[in-house]
Amino acid sequence: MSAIVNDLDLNSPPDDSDRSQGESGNAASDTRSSKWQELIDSLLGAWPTQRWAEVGVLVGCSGGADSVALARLLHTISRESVDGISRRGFIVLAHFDHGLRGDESRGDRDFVVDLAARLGVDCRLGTSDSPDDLEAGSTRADEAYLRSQRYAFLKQAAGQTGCRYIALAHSLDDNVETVLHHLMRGTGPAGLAGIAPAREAGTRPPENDFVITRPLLSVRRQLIRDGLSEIGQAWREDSSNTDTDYQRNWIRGELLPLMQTRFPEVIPAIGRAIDSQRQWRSVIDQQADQWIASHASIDPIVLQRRADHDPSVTIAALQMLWKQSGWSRTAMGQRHWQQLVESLVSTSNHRYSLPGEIDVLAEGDLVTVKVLPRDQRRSEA
Ligand SMILES: Nc1ncnc2c1ncn2[C@@H]1O[C@H](COP(=O)(O)OP(=O)(O)OP(=O)(O)O)[C@@H](O)[C@H]1O
Repeated sequence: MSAIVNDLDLNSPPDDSDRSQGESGNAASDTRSSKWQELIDSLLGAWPTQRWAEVGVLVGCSGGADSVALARLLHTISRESVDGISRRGFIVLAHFDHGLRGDESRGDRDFVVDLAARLGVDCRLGTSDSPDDLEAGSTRADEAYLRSQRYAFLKQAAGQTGCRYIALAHSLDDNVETVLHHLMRGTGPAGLAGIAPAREAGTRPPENDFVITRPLLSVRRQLIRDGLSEIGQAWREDSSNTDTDYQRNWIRGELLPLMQTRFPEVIPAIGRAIDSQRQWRSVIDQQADQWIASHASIDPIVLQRRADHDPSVTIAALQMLWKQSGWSRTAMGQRHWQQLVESLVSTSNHRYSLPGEIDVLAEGDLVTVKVLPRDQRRSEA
C-alpha cells in the first residue's frame, strides 16, 4: 500500500470542551504516525481511490471520533497523489443537528463547522426543528426516526453539493454490536450479514444516484482513537453513549466487555463470521434475482407456486420485492416470510394479511400480494 502522510497543520479545533478527547499537541507529530498510516492503508484497501478520485464525497460527520477520523483521512487522501493517480475529487462535511442535547448538540455542530473551516472544505448543516413530520406513535428520540431524518438530510446535501458518495464512519465494533443486537432481538440471514460496506442510497431515482459507503467498517474503534490521538486531532464525546438504557450502549458498554474477559478476540472473531455471512448472502442474493426474473411479476406482485422453492432463496427474493415496492419490513418477522414460503409451496387456496396491511391471496398456480385498499382495511372498516 502506498504511503501517505498527513500534511496538514491542524491542531485541535478551538472550543475543546471538557468532552473533547485527544491530544491537542503539535500536528507536526501526525506526519510520521504509524497508527494513522495504518488507518490510511485500511481505508485505501477497503475503498481504492480509483473509485472516488474524480467525484465528490459527502462525509456524515457527527463530531465523534469515527467520523472526525473519516473526514481527516479522506481529506488527506484527496489531496495526495497515490500510485500515480492525482485526485480531482473533493469532500464536503455534513452534520445533522437533532437538537436533543441542548448545548452539547450545538457544541457538536460548531465543532464540525470549525473542522470543515480548518480543512478548507464546504460544510452543510441540517436541523430537526419541526416535529410535524413525526409518524404516529413515534417520538422525537426514536432511533429509527432520527436515522431516517439524518439520512434524508444527507441525501439532500449530497444532491445539493454534487457528491456521488455519502461516506459514513461505522467501524468493526459498530458492526459486531449491530449483529449481536439483531441476534438477541431475533433475525434472519440478512440480519446476520450486518451493516453493508456499500449500497445505493435508495431504490428509486434520484436516491439511487448516490452510494452510501462505509470505508472504516473493518477497522477497530480503538485504532481510530489511537490514530486521532497520534495526529493531535480532538473529537467530541456523546454523553448519551454511556446511557445503558439504550440497547446498543448496553451491548457496547457491558455485554462485549464481559465477553472479552473470556474471549479477548471476540470482536474480530464475530467480524469474520459476519464477513462469511455477507459472502454467503451475496450468493443467495444473486439466486434471488434469478428467482424474481423467472417466478415473479411486479405491481401487483404475482408469484408462481411450485413445490420445490428453496426457502432461503425465496425469502431473500421476497425481501427484495418488499424493498422494491417501498413496503416496510420492520414488522415482518421470520415467521411471516416463512408463512409466505408455505403458501408458495402448497396447493391449497387461502387468504391472509401480513403486517403493513398487505393482502396475500393464494389461488390456483399463483400467489398475489398487494397492499389492501383503504376501505378494506380491518382497522378502518
Ligand atoms: N448527527 C450526524 N450528522 C452527520 N452524520 C452523522 C450524524 N450522526 C451519525 N452520523 C454518521 O453516521 C455514522 C454512524 O453513526 P451512528 O452509529 O450513531 O448511527 P446509527 O444510528 O447506528 O446509524 P446507522 O443506521 O447508519 O447504523 C457516523 O459514523 C457518522 O458518519
